[in-house]
Formats: sequence, C-alpha cells, structure tokens
Amino acid sequence: MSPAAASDELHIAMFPWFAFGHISPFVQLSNKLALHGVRISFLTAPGNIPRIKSSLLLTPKTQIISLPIPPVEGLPPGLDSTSEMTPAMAEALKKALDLMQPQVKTLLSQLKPHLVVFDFAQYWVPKIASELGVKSLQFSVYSAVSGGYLIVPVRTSGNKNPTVEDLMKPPEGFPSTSIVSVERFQAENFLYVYKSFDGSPSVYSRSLEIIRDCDAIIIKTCNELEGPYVDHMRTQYQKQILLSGPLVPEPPSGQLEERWAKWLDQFPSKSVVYCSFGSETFLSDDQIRELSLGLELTGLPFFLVLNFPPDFNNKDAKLAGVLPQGFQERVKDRGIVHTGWVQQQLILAHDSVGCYFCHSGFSSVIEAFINDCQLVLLPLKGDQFLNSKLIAGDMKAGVEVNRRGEDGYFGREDVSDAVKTLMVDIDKDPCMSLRANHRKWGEFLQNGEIQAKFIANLVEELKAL
Ligand SMILES: O=c1ccn([C@@H]2O[C@H](COP(=O)(O)OP(=O)(O)O[C@H]3O[C@H](CO)[C@@H](O)[C@H](O)[C@H]3O)[C@@H](O)[C@H]2O)c(=O)[nH]1
Repeated sequence: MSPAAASDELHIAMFPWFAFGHISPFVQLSNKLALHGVRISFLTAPGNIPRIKSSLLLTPKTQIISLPIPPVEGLPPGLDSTSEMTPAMAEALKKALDLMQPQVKTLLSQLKPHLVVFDFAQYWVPKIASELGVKSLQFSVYSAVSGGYLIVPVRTSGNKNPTVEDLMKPPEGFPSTSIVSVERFQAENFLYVYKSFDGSPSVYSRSLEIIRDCDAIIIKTCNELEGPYVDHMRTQYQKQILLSGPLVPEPPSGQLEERWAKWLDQFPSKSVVYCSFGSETFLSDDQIRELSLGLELTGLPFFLVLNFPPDFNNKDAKLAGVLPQGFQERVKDRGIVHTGWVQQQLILAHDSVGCYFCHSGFSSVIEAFINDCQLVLLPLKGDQFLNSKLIAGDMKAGVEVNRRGEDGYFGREDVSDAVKTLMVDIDKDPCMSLRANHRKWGEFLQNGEIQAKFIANLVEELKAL
C-alpha cells in the first residue's frame, strides 16, 4: 500500500512555474483539493506570495513555502514571476530553476509529501522525488488539444526538430476533428517549443523527460471538452493521465472597482465588449491600431485592456503613443482603454458585458463561458491557436478573427466582422447556433455536481497512486 493510501490525509506539494498563468490554475487545483481535506504545501518564489495569499484557500492544512531564486546571469535579482521579465529573462529563469534542485530536494525530504505536483519546466523533479519515495505528477495547465498537437514524441522522430511545414500539419495519430492544419504564421510561432536557449533544454525536451519519468500527468480538462485529444495523449504518452476537469473558478469575492462598475452600469445588459489578452500576451503596435479601429467600427461599447512587455517603463505614455490619432476622443462616450491588471472575473460577471474578445488563454475562455460572454478569439501564440480551434472549430461556440495565413495580418474589418457576427446579427445564423452552443457549454461548466465529481474522482485516483 502506498503511503498516500495508508493514511486518509493526502499531502501534496504544489510547484508551479513562476508565472501567474500557471500559478493561478495550481491555486485553483489546490483550493478544490483542500476542500477534500488534502494538505497542501505550495512552493513559490517569495515575491509571488502576497498575490497567492489573496487567492489560495488558507486552511490549517495549507502552507506557502518560499523558494528564493538563485542568481544567474541575465536575471536581475528580485524578479520572481515572468510578468516582471522580458522573454530573455524568462529563459534565464528556467536556468535558475534548474539550479534549485538541491534546495527542492532538501525541502521535499523535510516536508515528506505523498505527491509532488509540478510544472512543465521542472523536468528533474521526478528523479529527485523518486529518490525520496515521493510520487511525482506533472500538472498541465494547457489544453489536451495543444499538448497532443505539439508535445508528442513523433514530432521529433529521426531526432530532427520539426520544420514549419511539419508543424502546419497535426502529428501522426492525431484524432480526426476539425483541426486538419494550422496557418504558416502559427506553425512559425510553434518553433519556440522546440528551441533550446543557450544550452537550456527546450520546452519540448523538458516535457519528453517528464513524460518518461513522472508517475502520472494531470491535465486541466475533461472528456466532455476534449475526449478525442485526451485519448490521443494517452496513446502517445503511454502514461497514466488523470483529468482535473476545467477547474471552474468559484464566484470571485470582492467588488468591482467603483470607476469600472459605474462606467459599465450605463450600458444595456450584455452590450459591452470586454477585450483583453491575459497576463502575458502582448500585441504589436500595428495590431493595436487595427484592433482599436475595429472595435470603433463595431459601434458597440467596449472596455479594452492593453498591456506591454515589462521592459516598457511608462506604460500609460506607451499606450497614448500607440493608439490611432483622435481615437480616444472619438470613442470617449463608449470606450475605455486601460493598461494594467483588472478584476477580469468581476468584469465578465457584470451584467452589461456580453462579449469577451480575447487571446484564448485556457482559463480566460472558461471564465467567458460561465459568465455568458460570447467569445471572439484572437489567439497570438502557442497553445492559444489550438484552444481557439477547439472552441471555434470543434465546439462551434465562438468566432475566431480572420487573418492572413502567411503572416497573421488582420485588419480593422476582420475585427469588426468577428464581433458583429456574435453581437449584432443575433437573429440569424451562424450567430443563433453559436450562441446556442455557447449556452450549452456554459450550462455544463456551471453544473456544480458535474464539476465537483471531477475533483472527487481525481482525489480517489491520487489516493490510489
Ligand atoms: O488583468 C487581468 C489579466 C488576467 N486576469 C486573470 O488571469 C487569468 C489568465 O488566465 P489565462 O488566460 O488562461 O492565462 P494567461 O496567463 O493569459 O495565459 C498563459 O497561460 C494559459 C494557460 O493557463 C495559456 O493558455 C496561455 O497561452 C498563456 O499565455 C484569468 O484567470 C484572468 O481572470 C485578471 O484577473 N486580470
């Protein structure tokens, strides 16, 4: 009998990549497990602790453990999450993380958890954990469709990295769904997954080592959403794959900032387009111009959030400089443009907001479904392209902005057409059927009994490991 099965109380060490797009789903998973009496030790760099404290369910059985990042070249001290880092610094962070093996081993030997649940970057965790008799599980915060498209051993058969042409097509064995190919600009973006930086292993190499060495993989999805893709991963990985379900967030606590609540209150129910691109996705100046002019063309009220990579010091000045001339004056009665963090879940839950124009981040799209906000998708990198195909293609529950295949260019009309399909032409198809499908998925995700069952099953499976 494994130690976990021997005692009723499961103890899990959670160890996400130091990025909030990863930390948040780890927090959500921890919270749902904690409600089943699971003891949680949450490992992170010190600077992330205050924000984690605001969302992690703090019970007597939950603790947050500080893991200082060792100094490495290219990563200024004091930066603890990728939201503060340039892409080059985030690569240096992977190197720093790799240097943390002794520290993590000592910590695990003191904590003595039954399981350690870790992220894509820490490929060395399974080895350390098995030396200590601790089971290790990767938690993938990405969809199964993206994992199965990009991270399967056949992508490098013959030991060669895939080319753009290879990546335009699904890998061998990929299920027959609406995804038969991707555009060239998307495949070019996928090359990142296979690229090693300055001797540091690529995301793909790290992932393959994890698939080989860990005890099981948990994916943040369910069969209802991604059944064929989950089956495909099981066949390709030859590893136990557990599903956490989509981890639908609890209704957010707190109140929407008064200035935003007041502004939104003046518009009719479900009329406002909320447009934002998550925590680490940025648009180029040209894309911002076409997006903003496209929103203007729709004639609808909108709340646009635009962020910039961390190396921009004065973000408000950058924003003012990048918006088209006269734009803010022209739209002042019906448009807000903001840079910085917003209370996304509270905005989506506001009665006036009827549409979420977004990057297809896997948590963001779930938040749109449960808040009855129509989805207009402008995926900009990696898994987002595949999430968007899942929603707009397989599920037919949203619309993707039309783009030029070669370079991904989109114009203002493409933006406006996509929004109007869902927000203006509502008595015609395809809008009627898209909205019906969206509603169906929203109901599924809001069904508390179904969602609770995902976690109850997971807890049983974890105890049985
Ligand atoms: O101003 C903001 C921005 C984001 N959020 C929240 O942050 C989360 C963002 O989630 P998601 O869109 O899934 O993640 P990102 O961090 O934007 O995206 C990264 O992580 C995702 C996996 O979770 C991937 O799908 C994306 O490609 C990757 O860029 C959501 O809960 C949002 O509500 C806010 O509350 N306020």
